[in-house]
Amino acid sequence: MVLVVDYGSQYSRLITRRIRENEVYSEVVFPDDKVDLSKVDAVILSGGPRSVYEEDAPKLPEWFQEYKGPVLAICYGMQLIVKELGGEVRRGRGEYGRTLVELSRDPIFEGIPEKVHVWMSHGDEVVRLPEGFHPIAVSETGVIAAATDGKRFWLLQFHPEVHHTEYGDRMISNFLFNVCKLEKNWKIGDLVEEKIRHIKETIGNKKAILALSGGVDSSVAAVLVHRAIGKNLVCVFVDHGLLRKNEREEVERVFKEHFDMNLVVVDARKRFLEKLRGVTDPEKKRKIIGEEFIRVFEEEAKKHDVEFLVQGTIYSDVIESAASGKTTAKIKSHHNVGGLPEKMNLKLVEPLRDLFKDEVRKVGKYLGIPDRIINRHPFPGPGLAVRVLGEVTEEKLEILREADYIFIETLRKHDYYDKVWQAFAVLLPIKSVGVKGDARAYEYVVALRAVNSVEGMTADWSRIPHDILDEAARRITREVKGVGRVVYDITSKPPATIEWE
Ligand SMILES: Nc1ncnc2c1ncn2[C@@H]1O[C@H](COP(=O)(O)OP(=O)(O)OP(=O)(O)O)[C@@H](O)[C@H]1O
Ligand SMILES: O=c1[nH]c(=O)c2[nH+]cn([C@@H]3O[C@H](COP(=O)(O)O)[C@@H](O)[C@H]3O)c2[nH]1
Ligand SMILES: NC(=O)CC[C@H](N)C(=O)O
Ligand SMILES: [Mg+2]
Repeated sequence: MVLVVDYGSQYSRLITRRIRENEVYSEVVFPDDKVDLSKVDAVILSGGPRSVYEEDAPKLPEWFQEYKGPVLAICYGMQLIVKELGGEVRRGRGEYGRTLVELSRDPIFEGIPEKVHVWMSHGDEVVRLPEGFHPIAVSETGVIAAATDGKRFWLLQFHPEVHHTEYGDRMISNFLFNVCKLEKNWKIGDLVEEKIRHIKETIGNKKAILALSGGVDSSVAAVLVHRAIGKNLVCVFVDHGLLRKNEREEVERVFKEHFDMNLVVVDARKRFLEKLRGVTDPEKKRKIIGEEFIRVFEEEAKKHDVEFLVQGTIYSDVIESAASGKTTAKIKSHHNVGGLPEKMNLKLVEPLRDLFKDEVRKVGKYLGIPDRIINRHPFPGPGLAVRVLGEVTEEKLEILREADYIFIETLRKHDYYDKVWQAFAVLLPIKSVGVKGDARAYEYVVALRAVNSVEGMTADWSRIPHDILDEAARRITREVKGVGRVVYDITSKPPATIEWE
C-alpha cells in the first residue's frame, strides 16, 4: 500500500488516483492521523498551501521517525523534508503553471527526455539542500526542481500527479516500480461492484431521490444507484432558470431516450432568480444556489416520502470547496458541497465522491452509458449564474445564452467540440466602447473560454484555430444584441480557475 500524506494540496487525491491507475492500492491520511506502518510500502508527501517556515505550519507525522521506507515528497512535501533535514527554504519569485526543467539521470526519470515541461505551483523555493542530497532537475529560472539522496528520498518541486506535467505518470510509475519495486493488484471493475454493494447496504428497501442535471456525473450516479435499488429511485431535474439555451428540453429528451427510470422536472426559475437578485459576491451566489437546490429537493422528497438524496458529487467539487481536510484552502464553494446549508433533512448519498471526472467517465463506460452522454462537456450546477459575473439578471442571462449557444455551435460545426474538454462564454460586468454602423456603441464584453484538461484540477487554454474563434466572434457581435466586443481567455489553471467565479 502507498500512503499519501495530505498537506492540503489541491492535488492530493490526484496522487492516489495516479497510483490506482497503476493498479496499486493507495490511501490518503492527514499528517496527524495514526498509521499502521506494517502495511505501508511507500510514502508520498503532498503539496500544500502553507509555508514551511511559518510557525504553525504542518509538520512531518509523528510516525515518520520510525518509518524507514522510500519517500516521494512533492512541493510542500519537498520543502518540509529539506527544512527538517537541515536544508533551507525561502520565499522565492514563484513559478506557476507550465515550466521547462532539465533533468539529470536518475531511476525516477528513466525513459524521460532530458528537457520536459512540468506544472509548477509554488511561491517558496529550496535554496540549500540538506547534506547527502544532490539536485536532479533544475528549472529554466534556475530553481532546484528535484533532488534525491539516492537512497530513500525523492523530492520534486513540481507536480508529477497533474496531467499537464509531461511524463508525470512515468515519474510516478518509475517511483512505484523502479524505486519501490511494488506489484500491480487492483482494478476499476472491483470498484464499481463494491459501490453497488455499498449503495444497496445504505439505502436498503427505502426510496431515494437523485439530483439529476443531465451531466456526466449525475447520469453515471443515476445508473449506478438504479442498478442497486431499481424502481425506488426518483430522478429530479431542477430548472433554476440558469440553464443554457434549450437545455431543459434536451435533458428530458435524452433521458427518456436512454434510461428507463422515473424523472420529475421541477420549474424553480422564479425562486432562484428572486433569491439572487442584487447579489454580486461569487461565494454568496454559490451559497444561495446550494441552499435553494436543497430546499427544492426537500420539497420533492416530502412528496415521495423519501429520506435519501443522491448527488453526483465528484472529488474536484469536494476539494475546491475545502471539504477534504483542515489544511486545504477554499477555492470556491461548489453548490453541492461547500454551498450546502448547515441544516438539511435529507441523508446524502454520493457514490462518486472519491472519483475524478475521467474515472467517472470510465465507470460510466463500464456501466454501458452511451458516449454522447459520457463525453458531454461539464456544466456547473450553479449554471450561468457563475458565468454572468456580478449581478444575475434575466437580461444578462438571455445575452449569455445566445452567445454561449453560438460559440458551442461554431465548435461543433468545425468538429472541435470533442477536441476541447470544456468550452463556454462568460458575460463580463462591464461595457466597452465600439463603433457600429458609424455610430458609437457602448455594449457588453463577452469572454470565450475553452480548456483542455483531464479531470478539471489543472487546465490549459485550448489553442483553438483563429478562424474558428473569428467566426464565433463575428457571429456573436452581429447576432447577439447588447454585445460589442469578444475576447478569448488565455489563462491556465493555475493561476486562474476554469470558471470565472
Ligand atoms: N439542474 C440540476 N438539477 C438537479 N440536480 C443538479 C442540477 N445541477 C446539478 N445538480 C446536482 O449537482 C451535482 C453536481 O453538479 P455537476 O455539474 O458537478 O455534475 P453533473 O452535472 O452531474 O456533471 P457535469 O460535471 O458533467 O456537468 C450533480 O451531479 C447533480 O447531482
Ligand atoms: O457542479 C458544479 N458545481 C459548482 O459549483 C462548480 N463550480 C465549478 N464547477 C466545474 O468544476 C470544474 C472546475 O472548475 P473551476 O476550475 O472553475 O473550479 C469545471 O468543469 C467547472 O465547470 C462546478 N461544478
Ligand atoms: N503547491 C505547494 O505545495 C506550494 C507550497 C508552498 N505553499 C509554496 O508556495 O511554495
Ligand atoms: Mg453539471
